[in-house]
Amino acid sequence: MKLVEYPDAEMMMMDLADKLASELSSALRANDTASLAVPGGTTPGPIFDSLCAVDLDWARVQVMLTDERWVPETSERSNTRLLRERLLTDRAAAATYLPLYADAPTPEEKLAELAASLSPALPLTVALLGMGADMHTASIFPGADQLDLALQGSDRLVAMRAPGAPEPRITLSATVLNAAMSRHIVIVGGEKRAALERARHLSPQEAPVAAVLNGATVHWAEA
Ligand SMILES: O=C(O)[C@H](O)[C@@H](O)[C@H](O)[C@H](O)COP(=O)(O)O
Repeated sequence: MKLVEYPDAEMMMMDLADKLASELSSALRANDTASLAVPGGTTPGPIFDSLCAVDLDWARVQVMLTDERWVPETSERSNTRLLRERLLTDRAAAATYLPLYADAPTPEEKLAELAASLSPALPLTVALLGMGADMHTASIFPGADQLDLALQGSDRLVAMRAPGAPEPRITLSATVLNAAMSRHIVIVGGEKRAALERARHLSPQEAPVAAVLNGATVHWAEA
């Protein structure tokens, strides 16, 4: 794992948007398409605000979430909603969005269909991940009901219920995340930095983020 420390979060978000854009752009020079998976939650909004305006052949880029909360787009908790408002706009509105949510009461009902729809985007070109203070990443939570499947299984997508998640989740598996050509983790603040340091010495069962650290670049700023 490589750790990059930034003087402040604003600078980090802008640098990271540049970095993601340049990785996508290099991939598009060599291939017809490129894919980008991004987290939801409260951290990545400013990255999306910069990235969406970048001059890139977005029509050849597939965008997806690393994980989604099983709620419709009308919900404040929908990560898709965040993406539509802040990433799939401006120049990036031309990208193809591959959703991880479909209208059904539970994720299990749509799991196979959603997993199949990801084929054109895999393996991922770039995966950006967040991390919670409980050391979860994507929706791979400590104590989740399908933790082993998400950490070690060969399935692309896993439906999850976890004590730390207020609604059912759907998440890319560690296998899919680790197959990405490039992997970045973005964290802000002292609490998450301390959690990251703890995770480096714990098993993925205790600290799921540990499953994706090898070969990743972690980007950190205090605030
Ligand atoms: O849907 C989600 O919640 C995310 O995809 C999740 O994995 C997120 O990255 C972490 O929970 C960190 O969340 P914050 O950035 O809000 O701290």
